Amino acid sequence: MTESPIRVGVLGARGRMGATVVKAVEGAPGLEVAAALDAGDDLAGLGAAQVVVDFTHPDAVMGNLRHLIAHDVHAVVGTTGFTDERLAELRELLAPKPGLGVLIAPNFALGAVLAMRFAAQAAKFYASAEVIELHHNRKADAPSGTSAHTARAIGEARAAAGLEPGPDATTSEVDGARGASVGGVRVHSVRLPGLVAHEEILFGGEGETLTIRHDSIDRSSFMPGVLLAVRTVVSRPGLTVGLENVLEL
Ligand SMILES: NC(=O)C1=CN([C@@H]2O[C@H](COP(=O)(O)OP(=O)(O)OC[C@H]3O[C@@H](n4cnc5c(N)ncnc54)[C@H](O)[C@@H]3O)[C@@H](O)[C@H]2O)C=CC1
Ligand SMILES: O=C(O)C1=N[C@H](C(=O)O)C[C@H](O)C1
Repeated sequence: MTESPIRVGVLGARGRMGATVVKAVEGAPGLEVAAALDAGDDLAGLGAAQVVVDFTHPDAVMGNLRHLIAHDVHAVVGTTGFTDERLAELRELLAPKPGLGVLIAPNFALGAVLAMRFAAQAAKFYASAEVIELHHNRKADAPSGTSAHTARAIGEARAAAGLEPGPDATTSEVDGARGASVGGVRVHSVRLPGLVAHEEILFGGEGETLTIRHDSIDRSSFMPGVLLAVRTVVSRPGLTVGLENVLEL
């Protein structure tokens, strides 16, 4: 007997990512588009969607997730802007829903996930680490979700290794020149038309540097990860943060 396709709803369907997701789901075996909604549409229009993919806006995503969890719909979330408080609220909402899954990934591109993993591995070996993220100029949030996730992982690895803050002789600074501190790691954000999504993780130590760089040059780079997440979330209850937890790395 053939299994029925997973019914997928897309929120943010007219956006850069949402529109790409709709096409990817349409072309994916075992999945079908159940609804494609954007700002202003009633969430009731999600109908019988079993999994909803959210690529909307940091200001909208929590409202969407509250609705989805209340209606027992699994969620795959690419939208950025997640804080510890937001994640704690989601864990609380999911606690009485043992069969329901929410999978949030700051980046669905395989290379970006690998770059984050390599950076976490390298972190304990270098005195200093900084992150540069480069994106198109229509991005709402800075720093990017990916760079924040990367910086936190580096910060945790440095703390576990007992590393002090990296040496830095700066005593005079124009506001922002040294970037934002995320998890104790400096993150620098560049916004330029022509870019898609890029990240450089730089390490410095005695007489050497190491640079790990990832480039998404097209939004198709995110689609294998999104489709994997959709197929996975239906049988992965609770909150998962990061595609690294799903990939066998
Ligand atoms: N996790 C990942 O791999 C990736 C994450 N992103 C993130 O995804 C989000 C969206 O990025 P883009 O597609 O570039 O933005 P976009 O601005 O092109 O698209 C967002 C869409 O969401 C719609 N929207 C806003 N509020 C809504 C609501 N309440 N309900 C339904 N739709 C709503 C907007 O009208 C717009 O069409 C951002 O947070 C971005 O950082 C982007 C690329 C990859
Ligand atoms: O807004 C984007 O474009 C992207 N957002 C995500 C982020 O903030 O990390 C993922 C990717 O970098 C593209």
